[in-house]
Amino acid sequence: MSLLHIHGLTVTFGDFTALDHIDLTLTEGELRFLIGPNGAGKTTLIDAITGRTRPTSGTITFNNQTLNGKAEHRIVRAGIGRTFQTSVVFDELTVADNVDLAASHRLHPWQLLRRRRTLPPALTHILDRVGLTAHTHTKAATLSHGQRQWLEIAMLLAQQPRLLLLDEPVAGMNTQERTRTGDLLTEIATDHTIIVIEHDMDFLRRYARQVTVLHEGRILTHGDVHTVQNDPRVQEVYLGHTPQKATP
Ligand SMILES: Nc1ncnc2c1ncn2[C@@H]1O[C@H](COP(=O)(O)OP(=O)(O)OP(=O)(O)O)[C@@H](O)[C@H]1O
Repeated sequence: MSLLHIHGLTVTFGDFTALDHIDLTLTEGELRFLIGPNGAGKTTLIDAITGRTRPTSGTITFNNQTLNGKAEHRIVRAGIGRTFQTSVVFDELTVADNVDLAASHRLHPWQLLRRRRTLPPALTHILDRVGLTAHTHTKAATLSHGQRQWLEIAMLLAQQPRLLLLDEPVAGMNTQERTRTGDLLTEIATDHTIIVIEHDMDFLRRYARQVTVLHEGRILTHGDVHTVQNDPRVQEVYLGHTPQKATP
């Protein structure tokens, strides 16, 4: 079943066309990687889906609702959550408080007034899922880079999204953290739909299933990792030339 359907999406900034008639359909449970060289339009696409940037034309439909013109917070409520390239974690709060705060937009005001002494089971489960249970009462400021990224994912999950949009989740991570993140995304995709923007090709080869390639605001190609990697147009966009076949 299609969860997200984008048709003819165009975004212009003045005379500049950042997205040019994008068509994209995502089915429930997909783990889709979105790649493309700098300036291809990846962030603009995520911004348009989440209501941060207004489309110039085209339609975005999520779970049979049209998102065009909806405010960002209403799109979050509709079930779409995103991470940003810059952190949204509150350093002075504990891991538990950050997750609790992220979940609070779904709470009734009287629930907020009665501040909770212990995390509700759903949030404890989320911390367990991202591997931060041992750090429940740790101040976010003291977390490692990887743990901080996982906290951001936990904060997203606390908002109960059906679709997660992750912007370069393994940027700056070491090998171990990348592996942990890849496994985590694979596990989260068992009951969520995910779009990941990622530049890291090793990570892509290991964890991507379907890949969409953007270039100069258009979809260059789409397919499984092997097909996309061997597409000469993709190699040209990334390398600036089509690699020559080795002579026998
Ligand atoms: N608010 C804006 N005003 C004018 N131009 C913009 C604006 N936002 C993005 N652009 C331009 O749109 C193009 C696409 O930008 P975008 O950030 O979506 O690319 P990207 O694929 O995410 O690149 P990167 O990998 O470098 O983050 C770029 O040329 C960028 O300069």
